[in-house]
Amino acid sequence: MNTPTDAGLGWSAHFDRQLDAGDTSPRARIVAVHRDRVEALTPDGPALLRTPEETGHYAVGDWVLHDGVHVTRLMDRETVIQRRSAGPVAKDQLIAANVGTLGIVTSCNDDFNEARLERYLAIAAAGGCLPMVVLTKADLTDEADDYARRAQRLSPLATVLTLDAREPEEARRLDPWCRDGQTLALVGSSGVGKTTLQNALTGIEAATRGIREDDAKGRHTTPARALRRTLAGGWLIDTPGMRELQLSGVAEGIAEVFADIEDLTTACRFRDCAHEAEPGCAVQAAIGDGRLDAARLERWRKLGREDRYNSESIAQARARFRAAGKMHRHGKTRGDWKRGDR
Ligand SMILES: Nc1nc2c(ncn2[C@@H]2O[C@H](COP(=O)(O)OP(=O)(O)OP(=O)(O)O)[C@@H](O)[C@H]2O)c(=O)[nH]1
Ligand SMILES: [Zn+2]
Repeated sequence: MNTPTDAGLGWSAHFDRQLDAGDTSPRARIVAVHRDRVEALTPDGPALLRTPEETGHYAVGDWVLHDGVHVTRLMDRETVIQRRSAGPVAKDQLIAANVGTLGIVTSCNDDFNEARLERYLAIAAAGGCLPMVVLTKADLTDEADDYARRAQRLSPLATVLTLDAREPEEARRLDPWCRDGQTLALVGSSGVGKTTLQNALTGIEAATRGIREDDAKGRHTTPARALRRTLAGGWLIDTPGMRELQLSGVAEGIAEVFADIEDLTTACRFRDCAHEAEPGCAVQAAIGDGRLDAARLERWRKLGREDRYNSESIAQARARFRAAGKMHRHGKTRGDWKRGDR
């Protein structure tokens, strides 16, 4: 592999603007995040760097400044993909940074699910990435175009492609989104063909084992999150199948994906219209004359509830943490005061 320049690694004017003129500190792009180090690529080759804070603050795709041993600065991200981590403690988890395009991979079969696509589209919109829907296994159905139309209906902004991921020439149709230093991230359920696409785009043979016939969901074959060079001269981020995907803090992303509904709500007679049975409800009117699908309205409500719930539980967890700290200090003062009062 010839060594890419900063621009070849994805450095852009967005990062230049964060530096003082003439600042020539060495730069590196993070390709993998480990427990106590980050692995990075520089125009001079790979580097293993220590970080001043927990490595959890860094994401694959991040740009940093460094002194050869330590990260000295984390650059503001151009885009970021994050989700609420699975588990009892509400916490945002970074998935990837500085991703130009989010490639949402699903197959032309039972994996295709409108609600899940909208969820990923909202994450792409909230993170600032271009949305793309890649429909694999088009070779196994006569209805690939129908799937494409259904996907396109969810977001007019998204690029929608149907293909057989196992055919390298077809997979290489993704090249325009991962060439000249541009970064593409692939997300989607296990078994939809992310590894197959990655192999074709990078020329690197990762372990793709055939999924068992009786296991429609597929086996988990992706080892770790990583940034890889593509044959087209860009970058590819492949994240492990994202199960338990939860939204949080992506209200703007939801508004963008469901712009059709949000536009309608502005025409409702009442500002606090719940779009149930209120007179003059523009949303119900659109359902009535077939401009809006009632199921889409229901999915919009459900995602909105989920986002509010998760965002609130994260805010509440932070508030509880702060309150516990305060109580500790105040408890002491109040005890002193009580004793003095007696
Ligand atoms: N017929 C057909 N098979 C495909 C296509 N894409 C992937 N497959 C097959 O589906 C299986 C799973 O593909 P993978 O690339 O491993 O799926 P993945 O998304 O990487 O799965 P995880 O690593 O578990 O996240 C493999 O047997 C692939 O050969 C396609 O477009 N058409
Ligand atoms: Zn209404």
